[in-house]
Amino acid sequence: MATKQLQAAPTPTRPRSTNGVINGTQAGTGDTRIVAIVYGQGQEEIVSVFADVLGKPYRLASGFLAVGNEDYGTVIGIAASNAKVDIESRDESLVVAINSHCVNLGMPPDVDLSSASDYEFLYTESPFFRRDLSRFIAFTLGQISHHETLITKPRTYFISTTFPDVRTALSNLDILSVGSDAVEIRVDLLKEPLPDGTFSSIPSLSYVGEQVMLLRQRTELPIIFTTRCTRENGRFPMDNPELYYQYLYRAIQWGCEYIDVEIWLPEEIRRKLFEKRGNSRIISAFHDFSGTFKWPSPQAQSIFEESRKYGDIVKMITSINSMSENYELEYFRSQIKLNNPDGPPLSAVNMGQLGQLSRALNTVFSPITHPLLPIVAAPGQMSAAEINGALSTMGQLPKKNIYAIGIRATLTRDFAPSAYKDRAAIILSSSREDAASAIFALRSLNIGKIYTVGFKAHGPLALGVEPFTSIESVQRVDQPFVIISALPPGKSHLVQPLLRHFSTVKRTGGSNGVGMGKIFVDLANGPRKGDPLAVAEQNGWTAYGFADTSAFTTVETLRLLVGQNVPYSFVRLASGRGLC
Ligand SMILES: O=C1C[C@@](O)(C(=O)O)C[C@@H](O)[C@@H]1O
Repeated sequence: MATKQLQAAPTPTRPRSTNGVINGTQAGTGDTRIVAIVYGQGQEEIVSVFADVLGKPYRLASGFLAVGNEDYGTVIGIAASNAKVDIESRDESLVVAINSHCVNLGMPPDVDLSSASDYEFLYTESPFFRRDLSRFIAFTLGQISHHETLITKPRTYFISTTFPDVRTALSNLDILSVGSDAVEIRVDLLKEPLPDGTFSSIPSLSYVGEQVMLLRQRTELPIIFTTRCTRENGRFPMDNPELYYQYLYRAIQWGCEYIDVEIWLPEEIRRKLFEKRGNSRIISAFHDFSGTFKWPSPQAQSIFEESRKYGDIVKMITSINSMSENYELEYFRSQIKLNNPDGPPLSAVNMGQLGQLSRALNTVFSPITHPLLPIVAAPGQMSAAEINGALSTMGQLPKKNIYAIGIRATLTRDFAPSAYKDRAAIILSSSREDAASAIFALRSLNIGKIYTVGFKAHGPLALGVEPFTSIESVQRVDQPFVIISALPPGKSHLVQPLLRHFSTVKRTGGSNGVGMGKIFVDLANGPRKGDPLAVAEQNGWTAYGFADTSAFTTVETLRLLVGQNVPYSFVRLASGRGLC
């Protein structure tokens, strides 16, 4: 079968896709050919579901030769028995052929139809079926694409699942994939049970197809399809490269978003996969376990050059013998970036414990593991939590900005952003660094003048920021709309005179009118002198404390870093604090 595909006539050029999602927001039109669904006996209903998902009418036709220009805009259903007769002679510039197959019926898909179709949709009549179908068709027709969005993210991770049967992973998949941008299925590690109680040496295509389907039904994340070879810490035999073509091409047909193609494979195979990848993206993979590979070498350079020929992402993974090789890799990475501004992104890490630093420093598709997985996919692999912990120790996580977003969320809890526009604010802090998040937050709300107590802003933070230098300068200021104290707990009482001075109760007799002080935020955490929050409230301020900003910061951290929405009220309760 593989040979047949390799010898097939020149690859038909697919109508150029406009590449799906642009910046994650705009859907493209994608492949505009007539969609023909091949359906199994008694399964014609699937055609109407495809049509419904695509928002088009449908009709059943007697074969591919009965499809013509007049069918543009209509989804065509063709029974598998008829499709077998003329699928090979279809006009590929007119029709995109999708072989649909219901795995519940206990039979594998027809091998000839699988091979001859452009794509293959495997399904079960489960509750997951429609969502899966819609993702499959939108992706394969190029109406959505994850890649454009993912390569612009500052950091991307994928979880390497190492289960012999993905069914064991399904119940934990959400937990396993927290923090991941993609899920890798290590096809070479799958173990297909045989009737005699043993396992097949490599899992059959129909078993693998079902496993991919099950995984896709349970995750929204793009799937990376990997057949790692025996020489590179995998189990896929290397004696027949065409077997790789057979599996990897089928993964494209199944709509896997990423296909891992090893660089040792013959160029002809890598080229064909690249040309026929449709909307899937190729990760060109190189692994070296010899321990002799060196980053500062012509070999490293030429591996990158060879990989980029047929790769949308270049992956280079090696074993090292000393810590300094991590620095050599960082230099290599920086040179590649510099010299290949339009080249494919490089994902490169060193294996083993010595290489863990490089796993934290790699920003493109970093492979991660999880404590719930049966084995790590490679020596030295770390979890997302471990990598984030290392990055945070090295000061590499955008803590300050996320904190600023937490402060901003606190400020806008009771007031819309427009309430802050052009109004005055006061920030108290012992240092510029501690005040930075508050300045960012206020700036993002278009605040007017910011007055500072206890520090002077410098550089980009200084614009529109003026220090209070004396009591007189305080008295010259109009009523500030917001006061933020970033003072440490031991000094947090120092804000109290200001809260009293600008008391809205005193001036208005209790009415908190427009133009009066509204919001006080105390960022101090820990035992302190005085009770600035109580003083603020007595003087007519709406007061927020550390519990509010930290709960909002947690909510925003989860949303930004991990992509999970957790309600603010839940975080407050979970941290043992009541709601207020
Ligand atoms: O290529 C890689 C990277 C990897 O080998 C690692 O070192 O983490 C793990 C593999 O599963 C994956 O396909």
